[in-house]
Amino acid sequence: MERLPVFVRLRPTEAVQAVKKSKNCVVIEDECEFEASGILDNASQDETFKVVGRPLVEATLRGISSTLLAYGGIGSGKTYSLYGGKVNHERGIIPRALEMIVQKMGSAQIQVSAYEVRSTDHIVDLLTPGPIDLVTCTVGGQLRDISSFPLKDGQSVRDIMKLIETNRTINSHQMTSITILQHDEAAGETIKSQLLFVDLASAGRNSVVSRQLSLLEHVVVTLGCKRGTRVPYRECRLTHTLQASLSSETNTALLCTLQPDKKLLSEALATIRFASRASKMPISREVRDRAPDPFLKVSELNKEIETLKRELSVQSLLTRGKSTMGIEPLNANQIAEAQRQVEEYLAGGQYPDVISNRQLCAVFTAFKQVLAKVTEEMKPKGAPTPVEDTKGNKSAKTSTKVTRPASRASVKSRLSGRNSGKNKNDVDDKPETPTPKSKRGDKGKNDKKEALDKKGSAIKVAPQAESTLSDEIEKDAGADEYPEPPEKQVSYKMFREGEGRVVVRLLRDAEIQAINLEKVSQEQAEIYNARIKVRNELKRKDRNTPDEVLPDGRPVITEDKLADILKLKSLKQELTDAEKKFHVSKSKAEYCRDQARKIAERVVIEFAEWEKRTFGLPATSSPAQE
Ligand SMILES: Nc1ncnc2c1ncn2[C@@H]1O[C@H](COP(=O)(O)OP(=O)(O)OP(=O)(O)O)[C@@H](O)[C@H]1O
Repeated sequence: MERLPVFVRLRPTEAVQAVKKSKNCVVIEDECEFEASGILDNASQDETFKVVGRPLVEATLRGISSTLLAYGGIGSGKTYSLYGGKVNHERGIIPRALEMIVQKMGSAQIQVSAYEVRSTDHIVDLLTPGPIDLVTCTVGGQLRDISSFPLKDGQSVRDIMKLIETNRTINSHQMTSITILQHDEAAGETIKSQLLFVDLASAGRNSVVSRQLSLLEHVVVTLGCKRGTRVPYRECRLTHTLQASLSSETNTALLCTLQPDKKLLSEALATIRFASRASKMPISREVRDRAPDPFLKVSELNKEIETLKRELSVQSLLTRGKSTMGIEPLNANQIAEAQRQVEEYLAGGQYPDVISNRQLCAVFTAFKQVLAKVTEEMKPKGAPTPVEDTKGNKSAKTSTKVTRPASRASVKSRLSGRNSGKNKNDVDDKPETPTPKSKRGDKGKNDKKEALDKKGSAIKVAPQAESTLSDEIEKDAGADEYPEPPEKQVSYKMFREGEGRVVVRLLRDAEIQAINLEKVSQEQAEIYNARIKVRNELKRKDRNTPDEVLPDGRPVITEDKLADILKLKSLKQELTDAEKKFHVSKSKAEYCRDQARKIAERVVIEFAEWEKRTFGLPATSSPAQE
């Protein structure tokens, strides 16, 4: 396992110096205090980038997430090294890194975000100023809803740098994060890598910053200890946000900036102490992070489209009569029209005109009826006729339907509308004399075939004089008696799997959505209650701790107490947020439950109508309602 590389940059000074460079050693008061990976003495911004920044950019472009931490005393040059000075050649490591990425990015997608952890322990977005929430996930603290800007060209580099420059504040730790998504053709996967620059506030700025930095030092020291030692990442937001970047699976480097002045010796010593402790931290230059597969993303988006479509149909269903979505049940005329179009198509015409799901169902039903009819007609007579229920199951029950036997040729001719072998002029309008079914033999069949063949040509010459296939189907249907109604549960199953499947599916989806949202609302309530508990404990602790006072009567605020006060302050905001989230999720769940109720009512109505149409029953309630 490799150890953290530490670079030391000495700020040029005219004053008497206590710190010097000797090869790769930082020499303080003539004694080698620390051996660094590189020392930048009197180095230009360009040189500093080449030594410190470029290797990290190159690693990130190879798919290895990398981090650069800048640590040092007040005015020692951290910000100057990372962001740069006022003129072009003084550009710091960050703008140079962004420029290098723009040059080399190819087809990769780059997003930049920036934020700062303030001494109040709040996290603020630097590109779209505003507070950001920190949530805990498996890899550490994750920032929720942080804004990110795409990196496209030199102009976007300048825009991003300007935004950061404008919004950052002193006394805060600033982070600039560059996320690179690139497709690895050979492996057929997307590689995600992140380059993070951390400009740590100076230790001497204030007591809270000092505390945050000593917690960071504690984390760094623990990381350098034996594997398995618990690392106290969650002691403050600074270390919590850096957890993923400091873990041994990233490629991290440290830049320590020093002012060599004799007068600032204690600051230099503190910086070198941090450098020396951090240099024991393990790092990895190999781990590559696989981003979610873009194809999976596409399938997720497709699922979302399906959900949105279903939501749209719910809307359409609920605004019955006002919508143009066409998910209303078709009326008798529309069904007849679908059947007419199917006949026309089978006779060599255009495809049926379908614009809605319901029409599609009607067209398929018409096809099914024609197919059933043809199959029926081709069956040898005398055999029991299987009856098909709406589910497609066949029983050996004899059909109550009045069947008209016909030969294959005659049926074909009827469907195609063509005269099978006969001349167009051989029209015979003479009505057929009906033959009793039981007495028909082969001769009767042939007679029938002939009669139907003639009928086929008659339709062509004088269609208005003859009944169409749809008329016959309708007539047949009219001749049917209503089938025996099955048990309510069975008929509902038929409805659910047939005509009612869309609305029943909508009901099921709406219920699932309502249950999920109710779960979310429950979780939000738990989060809120947990925060309340913490707040109450802090308040109780505060009440039970007697205030220390100075002899002149002024109260003393200890570091512990200050930390509690800050915690209470941030809890107050968290409580407001948690309460807001709870109310939002609760009203979403209620709305969804209400929608599900409305759809359930629609299911009841549609089932009753279907039952009435199918079995000639009076409208009743559905098992769904029961
Ligand atoms: N290597 C350097 N070469 C030239 N000027 C430098 C160098 N380092 C720092 N400076 C100058 O010193 C000043 C202070 O530096 P800088 O703002 O980077 O300090 P800092 O370490 O970020 O301190 P703080 O955290 O207190 O803001 C800047 O105005 C910068 O111009």
